[in-house]
Amino acid sequence: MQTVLEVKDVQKIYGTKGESQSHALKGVSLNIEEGEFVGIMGPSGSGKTTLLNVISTLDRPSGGLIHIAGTNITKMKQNQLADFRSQRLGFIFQDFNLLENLSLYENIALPLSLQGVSSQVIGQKVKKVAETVGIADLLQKYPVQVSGGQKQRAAAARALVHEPAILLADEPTGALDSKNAKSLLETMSDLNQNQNVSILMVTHDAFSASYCKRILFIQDGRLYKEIHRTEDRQTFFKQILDVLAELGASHDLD
Ligand SMILES: Nc1ncnc2c1ncn2[C@@H]1O[C@H](COP(=O)(O)OP(=O)(O)OP(=O)(O)O)[C@@H](O)[C@H]1O
Repeated sequence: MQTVLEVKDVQKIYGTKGESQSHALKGVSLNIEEGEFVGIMGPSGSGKTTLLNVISTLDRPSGGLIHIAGTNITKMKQNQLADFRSQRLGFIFQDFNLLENLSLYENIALPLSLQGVSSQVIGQKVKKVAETVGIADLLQKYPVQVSGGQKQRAAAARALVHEPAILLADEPTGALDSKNAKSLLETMSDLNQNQNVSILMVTHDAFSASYCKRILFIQDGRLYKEIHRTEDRQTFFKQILDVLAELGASHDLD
């Protein structure tokens, strides 16, 4: 099995010397193997977003190493990072980030259009991924014409159309009602199990996290604990709540 993500002793310090500094990551190490579905949880301010930002190449760590699909991203120049991001990573955000003036088809096609892929191949790939996430009949619609759940499916399709090494999701169900949230999580779970898509998802929500196979809890910039799903999802959900209670944080998770 290939390691898709290797994070080694990653540090992040915001601010420069002399100013008030914030040590957001204090030496985080983790590995994600191909085909894993991993959640990151932790109290507000524990460093989840910072960790996701340095993994997703949107921000640089102050120290440590990050390899994605064997490539050391911490050594890359800014223009190389932009190419790497668009070719090897897929993103799903809480607020969908679809372009309103493009149809769902055009939104999903974007990562391939930017890579100069032929329109015929784009057509085949967009159709296939749209079928996988259940929006094949909505491709000519614009974001404003579809529901939140359908928008997030389109965002998921856009994140997957170029077959990224890893799908990075930041609170993907945050703006969805419970029915659409469940349905999206089932789709993500299905993509993971049946298409071997590797997923890293940051969430504050124990229900969403219960769809993962493994959860890493961070507290105060450090890895606090890791739990694996060995039984059914309901049992895992209870285990997650137990760790959150243990963290003393279940009440102040935002
Ligand atoms: N741009 C920044 N400049 C300075 N400090 C920052 C910056 N971004 C985050 N921090 C600090 O780094 C720490 C970790 O923040 P981060 O946003 O990663 O936490 P989080 O776990 O994602 O929190 P939340 O669940 O509230 O989104 C916090 O103490 C925060 O105040």
